[in-house]
Amino acid sequence: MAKAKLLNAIQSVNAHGDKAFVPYIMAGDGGLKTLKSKILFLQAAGVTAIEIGIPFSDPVADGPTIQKAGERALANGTTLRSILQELETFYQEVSVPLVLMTYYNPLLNYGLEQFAEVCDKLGIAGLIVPDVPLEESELLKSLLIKTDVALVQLVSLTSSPERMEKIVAAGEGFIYAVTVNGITGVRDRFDDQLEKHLKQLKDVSPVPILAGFGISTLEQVKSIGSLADGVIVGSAIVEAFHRTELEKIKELIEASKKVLN
Ligand SMILES: O=P(O)(O)OC[C@@H](O)[C@@H](O)c1c[nH]c2ccccc12
Repeated sequence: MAKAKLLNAIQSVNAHGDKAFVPYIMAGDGGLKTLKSKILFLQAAGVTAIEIGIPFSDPVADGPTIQKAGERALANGTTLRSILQELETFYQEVSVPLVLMTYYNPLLNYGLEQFAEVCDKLGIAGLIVPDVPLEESELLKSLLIKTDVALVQLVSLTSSPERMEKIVAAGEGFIYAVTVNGITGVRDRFDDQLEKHLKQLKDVSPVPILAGFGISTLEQVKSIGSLADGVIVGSAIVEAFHRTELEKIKELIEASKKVLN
């Protein structure tokens, strides 16, 4: 079945009573040559899928940590084209589903049609484009329709119940439940409404709900993970890779897998 790669990976983790753990990395941070080693490292650590950020000069949803990582990646010349070329050299060694996260502009520059083709060829499992709202996603969707690339939709804390239902009905792979109002980055507290919000989402969504934004500690992985089908951790992972704290990443993933089952 088309669009099943990402969904199956998450559902099979959930079927074992576990939750999905999806790290985010910024492609090109530390040099594009590190992309392969980071992906294989995370794959070996047992993550469910990997979200790969494409650096962009105007990243409206990115907090300071991800922004800086994007600036470092752009400074060493990383482009969507060079990332896809790099992925082409090793994608056959990757078994964990890869999800590309990019703003719309780099896609337009690259060419939407060609992008969809290349993603399909490289076995990309999903695509997140945070500045393309549901209403604008038809074109992308139509280009991805014959591929196994799922177009992941985001739901915000402020989405009305009606909007939530519309978004989940269009959801492919998983629903990205944004857990805070604002930008990415480590937080020490979450909205009191989050629990109710995630419950509502889970009730109406035919695909799994992964919660992301602000999650960095094991306690947060545990508490928010228990309310969703899995978590996405960005800034904490990006920062640890930047500092080459690989043990720390491995420990967080291993400990997360334990607390999430
Ligand atoms: O960094 P955090 O707070 O852990 O959040 C994940 C996030 O970084 C990653 O999923 C992401 C980075 N940039 C985005 C833009 C939109 C949606 C999601 C993202």
